Amino acid sequence: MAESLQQLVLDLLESSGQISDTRCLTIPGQSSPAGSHDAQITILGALNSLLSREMIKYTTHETLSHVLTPEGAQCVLEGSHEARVWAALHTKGEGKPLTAPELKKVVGDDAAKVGQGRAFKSGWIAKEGDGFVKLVPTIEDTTQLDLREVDSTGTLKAGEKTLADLRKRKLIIQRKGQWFTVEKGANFSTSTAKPETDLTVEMLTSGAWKTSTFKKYNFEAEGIPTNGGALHPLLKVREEIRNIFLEMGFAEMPTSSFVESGFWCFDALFVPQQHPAREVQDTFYLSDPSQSLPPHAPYLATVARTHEHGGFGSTGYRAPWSDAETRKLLLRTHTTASSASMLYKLAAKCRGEEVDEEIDAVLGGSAKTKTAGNLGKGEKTDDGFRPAKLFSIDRVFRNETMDATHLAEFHQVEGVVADRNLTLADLIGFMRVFFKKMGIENVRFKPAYNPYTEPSLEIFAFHPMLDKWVEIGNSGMFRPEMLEPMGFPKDVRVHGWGLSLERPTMIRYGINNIRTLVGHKVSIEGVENSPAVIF
Ligand SMILES: N[C@@H](Cc1ccccc1)C(=O)O
Repeated sequence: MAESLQQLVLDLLESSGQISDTRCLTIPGQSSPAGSHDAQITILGALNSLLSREMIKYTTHETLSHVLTPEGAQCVLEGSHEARVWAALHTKGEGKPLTAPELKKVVGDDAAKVGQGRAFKSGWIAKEGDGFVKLVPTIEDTTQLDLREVDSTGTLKAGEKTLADLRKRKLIIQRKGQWFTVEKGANFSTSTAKPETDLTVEMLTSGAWKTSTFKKYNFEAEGIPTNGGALHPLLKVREEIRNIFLEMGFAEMPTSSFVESGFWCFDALFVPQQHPAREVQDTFYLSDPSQSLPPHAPYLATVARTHEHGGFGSTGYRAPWSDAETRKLLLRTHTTASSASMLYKLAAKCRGEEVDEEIDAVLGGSAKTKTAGNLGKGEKTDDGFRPAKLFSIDRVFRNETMDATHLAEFHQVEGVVADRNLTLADLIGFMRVFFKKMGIENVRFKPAYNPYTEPSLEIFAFHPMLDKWVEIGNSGMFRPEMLEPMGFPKDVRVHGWGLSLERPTMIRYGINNIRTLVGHKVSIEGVENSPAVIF
């Protein structure tokens, strides 16, 4: 019913442009007469609902109208008091006159009291003996007619005098009323279907968008208050780790270049050209451009010779060398590619060769840093070698199938320390200090294999929530086959390690699914609700 009234209002607006007086509206399916107080209340409900959708605008007009009292309503149903008195009597000469108490018994106290006088005045009845008789065969009950008119229209055509009389008789009372003029609103349409607020995928696929009405944008709306900007969890943990490195006297390596050559990512690290990690299933190669410029020729030649035939105490891989392989462009699979090129520049600088300004600042800065123990004291030795402690935290790319713990791109935290007299114990000791600063106290080391480090150690931490040892990093002492072709003196040792930035971040924030960190929250059965811990 409410809908059909709204529809009626919209249709009228569509055909006549406006509704000048809602008292003219007949409400479909409702018994209240048009123009009555009840009808206007019902109309107001419909108008407000259309107004909230800005489909219409309306103006309210105040009126004074009349409604029946219960007594007035009784008169409408049963006739006025005077009519009831007249009806109760016998016609003169046709029956026994009724005495006043008898009349009271038939029509009731009130009706008898009020009705008697009025019926007399109208000449409908007369006294006979000590009783009353009818004088006329028919009457017109004007009081009842007037009350009916008031009931349906709220007023009387007859005018104020009669209204005042009915008021005095307490058959009607005055009531404030309202009526409305209605115009089209900003979102006017003849459809009462609720306007859509969003265009959804479902609407696009089903074609429903063609017939839907859309809510207009309200550019004046204040909008939902936002929480303001916040740092991404990865950025926060990255900053924390960065500070650990800086307070331990490390300098940050520039690692902005995501694209590296096969040379720096693998060859310089003594990773054999036939190593499975270099295959397309694991590494993203570039197609355009696909080739890097050749690396520094004498260094390239030394690296190629070491791979093929050995040297520096090594037998080499005894496998054919391909220049094309070395020049392939790829997305770096580890930041150890950047470490290798920095170490090469460190060796070059130590030999007195020019290196570019930015690199020089990093290496110089690192050399001046004083730290505990025998790590990177920064003193330049006779052969020009300067110790260095370098770190980077940046993005790497691997051709991985994504799942709850793997992404095709993630961040690596990587550090290298170059100095004389470094031993495996220094590496282990350093790791303990480093991880302790990250809040991980219980660490263990397990022998492992990397083509570029010997010995190599995987780092494990005890995870109290999982109640087991989990791998948190990989490390080792870089091989002479990698360092000596760069030109480092024979007794210089470099150790390095790497871990992912995502793992400590997931632990810190109780995130089970790595994809939560980088995109839409993906819910995977059995993963979302598993314990919030994966190293
Ligand atoms: N590059 C290794 C980490 C590493 C860095 C330096 C030395 C040893 C290991 C990795 O990606 O896991």
